[in-house]
Amino acid sequence: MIKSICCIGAGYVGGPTMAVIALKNPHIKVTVVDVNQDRINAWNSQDLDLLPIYEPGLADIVAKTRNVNLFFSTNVDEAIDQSDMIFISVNTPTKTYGIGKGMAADLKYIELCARQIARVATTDKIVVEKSTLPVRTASTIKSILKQSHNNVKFEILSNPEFLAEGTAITDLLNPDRVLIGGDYHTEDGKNAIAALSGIYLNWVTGDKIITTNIWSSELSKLTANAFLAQRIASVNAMSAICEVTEANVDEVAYAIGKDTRIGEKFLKASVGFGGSCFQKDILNLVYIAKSFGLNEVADYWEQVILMNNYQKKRFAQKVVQKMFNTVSGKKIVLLGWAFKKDTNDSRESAAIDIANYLIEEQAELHIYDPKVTAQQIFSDLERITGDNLQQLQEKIHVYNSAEAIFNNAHAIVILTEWDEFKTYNYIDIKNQMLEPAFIFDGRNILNPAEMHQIGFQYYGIGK
Ligand SMILES: NC(=O)C1=CN([C@@H]2O[C@H](COP(=O)(O)OP(=O)(O)OC[C@H]3O[C@@H](n4cnc5c(N)ncnc54)[C@H](O)[C@@H]3O)[C@@H](O)[C@H]2O)C=CC1
Ligand SMILES: O=C(O)[C@H]1O[C@H](OP(=O)(O)OP(=O)(O)OC[C@H]2O[C@@H](n3ccc(=O)[nH]c3=O)[C@H](O)[C@@H]2O)[C@H](O)[C@@H](O)[C@@H]1O
Repeated sequence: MIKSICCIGAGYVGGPTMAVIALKNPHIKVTVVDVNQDRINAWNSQDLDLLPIYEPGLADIVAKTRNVNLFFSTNVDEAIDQSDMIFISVNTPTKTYGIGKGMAADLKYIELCARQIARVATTDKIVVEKSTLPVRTASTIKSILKQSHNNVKFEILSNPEFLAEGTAITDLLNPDRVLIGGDYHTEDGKNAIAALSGIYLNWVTGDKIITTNIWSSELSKLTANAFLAQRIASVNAMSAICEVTEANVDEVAYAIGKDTRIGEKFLKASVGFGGSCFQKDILNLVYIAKSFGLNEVADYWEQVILMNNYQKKRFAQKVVQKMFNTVSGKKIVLLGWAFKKDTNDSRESAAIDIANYLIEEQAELHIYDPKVTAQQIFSDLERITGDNLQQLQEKIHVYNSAEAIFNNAHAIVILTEWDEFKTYNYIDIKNQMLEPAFIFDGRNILNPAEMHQIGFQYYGIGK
C-alpha cells in the first residue's frame, strides 16, 4: 500500500498530475519537488493567480489539496527518501549539443534523477517514468539504480502522460486510458504494477488501465504523439491545396472526419502545430529509427516536421504577399502567443517563427496574449532573433490587454485560438485601423462572410 509519493519535476506535467493524484488519494502524501526555487515558490504562493502554470480548473484543485496532502518543496533528497513511489517528471528536451544534436532527446536530467535516487534512497522504491522517453530508457535507469550502495530494491515502471495542455485537468480526471508498462513476468513487477494501478483506480475504471511490457509503453507514447502530429500535418497539407482550388479545408475536414475510421478530432487546419512535445518527440523517433539504420522510417516521420515548418512559413509569406509584398514599417497586431488556447505555455509556438519572419521583413509588431507574460514573449524573441532585450523593446510592443492595440494598424494576425478573440467588436476595430484593413486568421476562428461584410480583407487557412 503506497503511503507517500514523490514527484521530481514541478512542471506542466508534474504539477497538474500530482494535484489530481492528491485530490483522488487523500490517504497518500504527495510531495512535488524541483530544483527551481522560483517555480516552487510560485506553486506555494497564496495568490492562486500566481501559480506557475495556467490550466483551467488547476487552481481549485491546488486550493483543496495544498498543505493537506499535496506539498511543493525544493528538498529533493528528503522527498525521495520518505516516499514509496517516485515519479520522474523532469524535462526531456531535444539535445542542443554533441551526438544527436537537434534530434535526440537530452536525457541528462533523467540520469541526474536516477543517480540522486540511487544515492539517497534507504528503503525500497517503485520508480515511475512519467517523462516522455526514448524506448529502452528504463534499462539505463535500471543500471544506474543498481549502483545504489544502500541495499535497496527498485522496481521500474513506465507510465507515460497523455494530457494535453489547456485541458490538463479534464484529461487527467477523465483519461481515455492509463498506460502502465512494467515487468509483468515477475512477482515484484506485478506488485509494482498493482500498486500504481491502485492509485488510478480511485477514479479511473479498470477497463481503461492498460498494462504492457515496459518497452511497448515507452514506445507507445512517442507513437501517439507522432500519429497525432501527423494528422495536423496532413490536414495542413490539404489546406495548401484548398487555397488554390476553392475547396474549403473546414468542409473537407468535416467530410472526412465523419468517416468513423478517420474520426473528427485533430483535423483543425492551423498555422502549424507547436508545443513542447510534438516536434521533440517526433525528432526523437526519427533519431531512434536512424540509429537502427531504418532510414526510410526516419524520413517518413521527419516529413511531418518539414510539413509543419512549411505551413508556418507559408502563412507568414501569405501575410507579406497579400499586403502588397511589403510589411516594412507597417503596424501588424499579433493576437495570441501561446501554442494553443487556455495555456500560458509558448514553447515551440508557431507564433515565434511567424513573428521572426515578419521582423525580418521589418514589420512593426504589436503583440497581445491573454496569459503569456511580456517577459516570456521577449525572451522567446531574444532566442529566435539573436537581438537583445533593449533592441527588441525599441521595435516590438507587448500589451496587457487588446483595448488599445488596434489604433492605426495595417493588419491583424491571429495566431492562437483564444475564445476572447471571437468576442471582439470587429466593426469598432475596423474603424480604428488603416485602409485596407487586413485580417489573417491563422486559426480559422472568425466568420469570413461577416469579416468581408465589415470591410476587412480577410484571409483564413485553407479557404
Ligand atoms: N507538457 C506536456 O503537455 C506534456 C509533457 N510530457 C512530458 O513530461 C516531461 C515533463 O514535461 P513538462 O512538465 O512540460 O516540463 P517542464 O519543463 O515544465 O518541467 C520539468 C521540471 O523538472 C525540473 N527538473 C529538471 N531536472 C530536475 C532535477 N534533477 N531535480 C528536480 N527537478 C528537476 C525543472 O526545473 C522543471 O521545473 C517531458 O518529458 C515531456 O515530454 C508528457 C505529456 C504532456
Ligand atoms: O506529450 C505531450 O506533451 C502531449 O502532446 C499533445 O498535447 P499538447 O501539445 O499539450 O497540445 P495539443 O492539443 O496536442 O496541441 C498541439 C498543437 O497542435 C495544434 N493543433 C491541434 C489540433 C488540431 O486539430 N490542429 C492543430 O493545429 C495546437 O494548436 C497546438 O499548437 C498531445 O495531444 C497530448 O496527448 C500529449 O500528452
